[in-house]
Amino acid sequence: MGAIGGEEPMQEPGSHGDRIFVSVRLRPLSEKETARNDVSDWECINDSTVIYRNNLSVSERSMYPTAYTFDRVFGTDCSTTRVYEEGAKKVALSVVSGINSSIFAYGQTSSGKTYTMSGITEYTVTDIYDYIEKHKEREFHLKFSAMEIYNESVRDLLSADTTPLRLLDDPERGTIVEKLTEATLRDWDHFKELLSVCEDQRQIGETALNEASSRSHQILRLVIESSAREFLGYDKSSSLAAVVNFVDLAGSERASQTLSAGTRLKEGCHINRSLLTLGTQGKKWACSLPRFKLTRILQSSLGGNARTAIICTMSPAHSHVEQSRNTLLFASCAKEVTTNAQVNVVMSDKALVKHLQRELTRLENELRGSGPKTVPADSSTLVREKDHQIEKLKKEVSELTQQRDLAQSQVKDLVRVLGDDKPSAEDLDRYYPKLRVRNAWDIEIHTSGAPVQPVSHGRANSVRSFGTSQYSDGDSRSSSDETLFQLPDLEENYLHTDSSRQLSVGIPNFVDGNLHQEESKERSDGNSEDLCKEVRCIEMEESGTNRYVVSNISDSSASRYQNSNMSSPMANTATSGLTMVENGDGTNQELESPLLNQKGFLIPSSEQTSQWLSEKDMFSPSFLKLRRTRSCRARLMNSWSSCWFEMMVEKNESTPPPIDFEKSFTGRPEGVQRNFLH
Ligand SMILES: Nc1ncnc2c1ncn2[C@@H]1O[C@H](COP(=O)(O)OP(=O)(O)OP(=O)(O)O)[C@@H](O)[C@H]1O
Repeated sequence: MGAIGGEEPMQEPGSHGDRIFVSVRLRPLSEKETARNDVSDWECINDSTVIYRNNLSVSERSMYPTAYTFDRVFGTDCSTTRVYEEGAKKVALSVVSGINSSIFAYGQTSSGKTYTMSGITEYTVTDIYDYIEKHKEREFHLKFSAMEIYNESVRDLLSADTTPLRLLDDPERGTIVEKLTEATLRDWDHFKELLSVCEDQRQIGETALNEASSRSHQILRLVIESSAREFLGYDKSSSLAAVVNFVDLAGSERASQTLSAGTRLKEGCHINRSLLTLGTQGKKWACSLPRFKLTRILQSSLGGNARTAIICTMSPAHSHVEQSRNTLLFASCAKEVTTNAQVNVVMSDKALVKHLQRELTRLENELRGSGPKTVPADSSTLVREKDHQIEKLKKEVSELTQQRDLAQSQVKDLVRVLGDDKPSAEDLDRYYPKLRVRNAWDIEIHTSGAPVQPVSHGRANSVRSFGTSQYSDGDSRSSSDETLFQLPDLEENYLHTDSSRQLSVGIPNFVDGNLHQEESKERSDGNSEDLCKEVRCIEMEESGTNRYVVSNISDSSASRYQNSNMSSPMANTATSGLTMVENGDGTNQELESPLLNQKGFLIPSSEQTSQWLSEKDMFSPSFLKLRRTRSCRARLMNSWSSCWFEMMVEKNESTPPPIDFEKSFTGRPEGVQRNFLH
């Protein structure tokens, strides 16, 4: 929450460890408000605290604070120059040092956003030109663009073409507005000319509170590139490039308050949704993908590489008390958002090429160092080497198959010799699926084959289940022909252990040893509470999908094994794909297991494997959610920040307008075709 009651120390804009600089501006009562004898409820008692003057009722006192503290507050008699100097200048002018910056105006309709922002934009550009004038040692290039977002459509305010613009996501540069006009600024006059074009182009409409209400979000953007003159043309020359955004947000008011209906009401919904997402996403930007164009375009200003200042404007009138409180709440939330501004150094093409060449050489050396000592001269040598390896592995496979067959027949003989009180040969076949299955690749990786461990009986009807991750790869490696049993000490472990009718199962990890280990560790490390949470998440979100995993995880609950002498499956969860139920009669019944061949060998057929858990599934969001307990928990923990925003949205949208007071919408003036870019 924001600072209420003045406990927090104030910060200078731009020098406060990248927290958003938040200020509040109170405008004077308007003529309309004075005419209807509205009274002023709010007062700035010092530079940082605004208080509610009226006496609160007993019930209100428990709900609302009377004093709100921000980085700066500006009273009704404050000039826009002062608001700029103390609330925006430092942040805005970061741009000349290569640091991105954004200035936002937020508040209900007619609270003074446009009034404040137009002043701040002009003062900033004046100061930028002053700075350029004083820094002749650098060469500056200024590019200006302007857009509005109206009902989730992005429009170019410097073009007469009203076709909505598309947003593209660039991994390096973030969200880009396709085909947005970018005018190279010649001088101050050129800038003023472009500003007036934007004003003409912007969507305005009349609401009950403001005859010329801006119904869209407007973003004016100035890109400043600069290079040191003395290095111009040399390799070591480098440029700074940064962007400053001036954002005049559409009114944040409730629909009922502006007596909106029809178009205005629809606008209101879009406006509110995008504004509230702005707040939510600013809070935990990394956790949620941007849903609205406003937040996509401005994402770097809300928790990214930018310095940001927000000026919240409000009317002091008693009739707007609810909206004013909402504005102050938004301002308080904004204070919690941190950004991570950095100087953006742009290298010259030559320097970039050199840098990339160096990087390439470094990576090549690294590869050589980490690979085999003798790097094959060409690809045919490499292919020959691989062929040789394959031949070797095939030979190993065939030798191991023979060993397996031999061991199998020895076991059968032994069973026969031991008589009828021992398990039959058919029984053995039944147990084979539970033996460790290995293929040649796995053998190569796991050189020390662990003996098959006997597992003591669990309680009747207890469920054993195993993770499925190793089946995520449906490639040829999982073909049954290449699948082998490893049978060390089988007779000893199986035949001489009276109670062990179950054998521990280890299935090779076909996916990724590291992932597998990490996940196993994560599971074993987690306490039972974590596991319970995980199960809850999965049951809520994943029912019907990945049944194997669900049963596996459910079964991992520590409590389930408390009174059982069966070893906890937590150690096994990531090693097998079988889910076994131990019936009361001591036999095992497979629940949801993958395909078994006649001998009971595990065959993750390509079709089934992909359907069951393909590699794609492994990395799908739903799978990751299942595997990573903490992501579920994080989702739960983060949800608080969006609560009030979403509640507000719902409230706003469900508020029916009492009367249709919508007045005619003037829209964008026809025929605005000024040739202003030259
Ligand atoms: N600080 C101020 N001092 C004097 N007049 C102001 C101040 N702030 C705003 N006004 C006046 O209040 C009226 C509404 O202001 P403005 O259009 O800037 O509001 P807004 O918040 O941008 O509204 P909307 O969201 O509907 O566009 C304008 O006539 C403006 O001149």
